[in-house]
Parts: sequence; structure tokens; C-alpha cells
Amino acid sequence: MVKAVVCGAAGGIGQPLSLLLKLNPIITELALYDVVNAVGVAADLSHIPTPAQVTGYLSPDNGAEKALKGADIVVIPAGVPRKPGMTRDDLFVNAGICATLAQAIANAAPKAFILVISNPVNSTVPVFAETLKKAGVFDPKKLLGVSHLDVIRASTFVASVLGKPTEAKEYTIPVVGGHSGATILPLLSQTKPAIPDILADKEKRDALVNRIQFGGDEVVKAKDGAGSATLSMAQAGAEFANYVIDAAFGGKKGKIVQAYINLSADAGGDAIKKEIGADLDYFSVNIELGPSGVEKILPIGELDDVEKGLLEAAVKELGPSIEKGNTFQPAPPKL
Ligand SMILES: NC(=O)C1=CN([C@@H]2O[C@H](COP(=O)(O)OP(=O)(O)OC[C@H]3O[C@@H](n4cnc5c(N)ncnc54)[C@H](O)[C@@H]3O)[C@@H](O)[C@H]2O)C=CC1
Ligand SMILES: O=C([O-])CC(=O)C(=O)O
Repeated sequence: MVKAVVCGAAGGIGQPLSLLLKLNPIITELALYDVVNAVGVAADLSHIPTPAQVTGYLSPDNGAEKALKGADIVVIPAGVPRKPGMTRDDLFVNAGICATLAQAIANAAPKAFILVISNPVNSTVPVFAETLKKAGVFDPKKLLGVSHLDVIRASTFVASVLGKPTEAKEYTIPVVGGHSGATILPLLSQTKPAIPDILADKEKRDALVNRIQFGGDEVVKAKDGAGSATLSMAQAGAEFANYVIDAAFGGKKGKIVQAYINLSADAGGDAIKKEIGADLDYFSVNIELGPSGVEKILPIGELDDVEKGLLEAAVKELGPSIEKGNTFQPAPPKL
């Protein structure tokens, strides 16, 4: 029995993400929350004959907390997407939405796994953490910033450069750091199976790294004002949520993924701070998933010289974004 909740369920990501979660037979309850149209989307999905019973909630009458009550996992693609010319940091307007949703989760589902998709992830995850801390329910093992789209992009783009586009799933590339531009650090030297020909070709490699780091901009540009990645994000979000569900509720052991998490000492974050040579509170790292969420934080491992340079740039850009989230003060509620 697993209850999943999607906040922002009527949006460009929310709708296909909810559809993909409805197809997971382990999920028995699927609650959809949005400030618009969540009831309609729920009615639509409820006609699909899979186990999940779907309900929709809008904001009046405490809809968020009603949706969230008893949730095991909450996935959050709520908030404004980019338009051409904007950076993810320009989306910091989403911080208020994130703080409100975090408070609702603290009230109604304090033990749930929380998967944050809303941008800018580098700052919104700290916003979630700070709100949960104030409410006394913060568990760093259960708060996961979703950077998995960068991971699936890396597989797709590597396979394409190799001229093997149909074999993308065969290529595993850890992507660490953060989720925007230079903070996205694809560890091509750790690709499995190895890609020596790309690593030896500076021009090819630089272009590949750039495409992975700015894959989001590629979609924003192509959509030309109609938003950012929604369908690939829905796939990445559902795949990632299903990994978390399988590890926590399905008894599947040993799954290693990357997610943007809090590097608190008791979860093993100190070792990462040493590895990256920076005292950052958050970083996307290799984690082993399990019943408690982040079961283990694993080492980033050896970087080659190109990656050492990229790490330096990532750390420089991440620090201020984290600080922005850590120090965000939500507007007092209107009386
Ligand atoms: N982490 C990642 O890799 C990615 C993150 N994103 C981010 O995901 C977010 C959503 O993107 P889209 O679905 O394309 O946007 P969208 O505008 O299509 O959908 C957002 C939804 O959030 C809802 N919403 C707004 N305020 C809310 C609140 N207080 N509570 C609940 N729902 C609320 C809206 O009504 C709307 O249905 C954006 O911030 C975008 O930048 C997008 C792609 C990838
Ligand atoms: O680029 C954006 O604004 C949306 C996003 O995070 C991505 O596609 O990676």
C-alpha cells in the first residue's frame, strides 16, 4: 500500500508525471493537488484500470493537506517554468510556493519522501529543508532534489555522439553537482561502458558536456515561450520516484542514483565536503536508496583534470544559490 501525491499535478510536468505514476502497480493511492484543474485531471486518470485510486484536490478548504494526509511519497513539480532569456535563478519566485507546500507536508505527511522538481532546484531544496527544520520534521535522508533529468540526458547524448542512439539505456553516466548550467557536472570519465574515444577528443567532449549542462535551455529555446521540458522531466521524475518507491516499499536493494541532497554530517555528508574541497550544505551525489531513503552517501570517486576544472566552476556557482535558499524568508500569511 503506497500513497503518492503530486503537487502541481495539473501542469505541463504534473499531468504526464501523474499518468506515469498511475501506471505503477505498487501505488495504491494517487492524490493530485494543484491550484487549478487537479480534480479534472484526477477524474481523467481515474478511468485507467490500474490499482491506484486517484483523487484530486484544489487549494480552497486546505486542499493541500487533504491531498497530503498519509502520503508516503510526494513529488513536486509546482511553480513557474522558464521562458527564453531567463535563467533558473530567475525562477526563485517559486520559493514561496515551495515554503507553503513544505509547511503543508510538515503538517499532514511529516514522514513522507519529498522529491523536489520545482526550479531553481539548487535553492528550492534548501527552502524545503529550512521550512521542515522550523517545523521540527526535517529528515535529510528523505528530501531529494530531482536532478535525474540530467542523468537521462547524459545517456541519450553520449549514445548519440557515439552514433548508437538506439542504445542510450546502455550508457550510465553519473551526473553530480547541482541542477543548472555550470553546476551540472557530468562525470564522463566514469561512464559505463567507458568512452575513451570521446574523452580523447577535446572538441567532442566539450560539446557533449555543454549539451548536458544546457539541455534545459535547448528545450526552452525550441518551445519558444511555451515553457520548458515537461515530457522528458515527467519520465525522469517518474523513473526516479519509482526507484525510491521500489527501494523503500518494494524491498529492492542496492539501487544507486544521483540526487541533490543535504550533506548533513550524520548522513555521511562530511566525506563529500572533503572530496569536493568545499563546505557546501547541498550537492547532487551518488546515493544508495533503501527503506530510509538515502541509505548511504557514496563517494564521488576519481575525477580527471577536465572534471576537476568543472567541479571548481560548479562549487563557485552553487554556494550563492544554496545561501539564497537557506536564508529565504517566506512572506507572512495574509490575515
Ligand atoms: N528539476 C528539473 O529537472 C526540472 C524542473 N522543472 C521545473 O518544474 C516546474 C514546473 O514546470 P511545468 O510543469 O513546466 O510548469 P507549469 O506551469 O506547466 O505547471 C506548474 C503547475 O504548478 C501549479 N502551481 C502553481 N502554484 C502552485 C501551488 N502553490 N501549489 C500547487 N500547485 C501550484 C500551476 O497551477 C501549474 O499547474 C518549474 O519550476 C520548472 O522550472 C522543469 C523541468 C525540469
Ligand atoms: O531548463 C529548465 O528551465 C527546466 C529544467 O530544469 C531542465 O529542463 O533541465
